[in-house]
Amino acid sequence: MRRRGSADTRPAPPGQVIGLDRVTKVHRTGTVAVTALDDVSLTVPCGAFLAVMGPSGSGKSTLLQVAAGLDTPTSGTVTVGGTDISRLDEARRTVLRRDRIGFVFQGYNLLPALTVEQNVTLPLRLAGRAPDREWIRVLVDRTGLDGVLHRRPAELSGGQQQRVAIVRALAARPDIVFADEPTGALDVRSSGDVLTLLRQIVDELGQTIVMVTHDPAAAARSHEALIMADGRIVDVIREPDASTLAARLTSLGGR
Ligand SMILES: Nc1ncnc2c1ncn2[C@@H]1O[C@H](COP(=O)(O)OP(=O)(O)OP(=O)(O)O)[C@@H](O)[C@H]1O
Repeated sequence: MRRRGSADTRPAPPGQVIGLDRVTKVHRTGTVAVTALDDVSLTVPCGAFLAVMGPSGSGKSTLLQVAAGLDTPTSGTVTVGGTDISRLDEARRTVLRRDRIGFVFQGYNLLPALTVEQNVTLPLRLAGRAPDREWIRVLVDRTGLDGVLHRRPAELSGGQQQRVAIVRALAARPDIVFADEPTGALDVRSSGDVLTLLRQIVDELGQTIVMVTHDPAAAARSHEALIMADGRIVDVIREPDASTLAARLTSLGGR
């Protein structure tokens, strides 16, 4: 990840997956306007594992939503693989998200009536694409899910359910995976397993991941932690360790 100064409008470097250029997002509720992102510029290169941290209300979720094309910026541009998604209508953004972006959420979002295998391949089938069986086999082997493919989510531990969600996110070979508090519902051990898996996916499969987390121990598994406060990126810590991150968050009044 490279943070670009607000006056820096150079073209995106090659190998960039996501680019935000002078992005501002104002949420309006009635007469109240909240600036959730304030002139944010950044690039996420291929193969990066980036953590986003910051106090509550600092703009982390908004950054993820805007970067992933789930929401539109009030001003500025967002590019995904060179495509300016700010200029796409909702239908085209939906297709771009479906084809190029994977999502992992705290709550797993698995369909309870479907087996693990059906959950993993559902988004592809809905998109009318044939699942790449060989690739899915690689993912299932990596995640240790081969013995549970025919179980339903309720028959799995939380850590296993999150691993299913990770395989589902990777099944379409997305350009980037956005993970929003992926370990927020897990105990320490399952959380550690999921984070080890995410790091392996980056290091060994070349996947790009952006992860929002409150947990310094989780962010310490990333290549870089981006620290937000008041809608701005106020710090970027390379190869972060948990105690440095915790101290930085405390200095900002967060946890
Ligand atoms: N849909 C919305 N409508 C109005 N205000 C919003 C909306 N979404 C976010 N906000 C406001 O924008 C600011 C940034 O919110 P955001 O959810 O991005 O922060 P966050 O860092 O993810 O917080 P948390 O850690 O608590 O999830 C906050 O002041 C929040 O109240």
